[in-house]
Amino acid sequence: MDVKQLVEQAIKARESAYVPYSNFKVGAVLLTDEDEVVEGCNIENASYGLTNCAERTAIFKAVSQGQKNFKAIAVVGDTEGPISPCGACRQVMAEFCAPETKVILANLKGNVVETSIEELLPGFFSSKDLNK
Ligand SMILES: O=c1ccn([C@H]2C[C@H](O)[C@@H](CO)O2)c(=O)[nH]1
Ligand SMILES: [Zn+2]
Repeated sequence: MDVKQLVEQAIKARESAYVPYSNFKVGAVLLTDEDEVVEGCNIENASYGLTNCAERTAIFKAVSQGQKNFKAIAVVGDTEGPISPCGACRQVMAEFCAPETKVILANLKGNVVETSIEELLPGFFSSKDLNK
């Protein structure tokens, strides 16, 4: 897996961001188990709270295409350090990222960190917790 290339693809995906309110573009890409890349960007709304972050756009796109197993997710924004996904995205990532899925967080200055969902959201709520 080429981390640098995934970050570059996320920077490209970022260009599609619809951000008339924050003017803060974010791009994300998923690398599926079949080595397909699925892009996402943040999509804002005049009703601000309906905004969909780049990470969730990419995940929802991939799942709607029948792909829900991922080797990696990369997220990029114009942040001081590597971007830090919001809580909602962390929980959605937890649903679809395996413990070994690489979570790559970056900014436009070349700062990159590789982490995992367990590190981003320790003890996340999961279907394993449901007594059925
Ligand atoms: O990891 C992040 C952090 C923020 N945003 C978006 C939401 C909103 O459109 C803008 C400012 O918060 O950035 C993302 O897409 N991903
Ligand atoms: Zn988010």
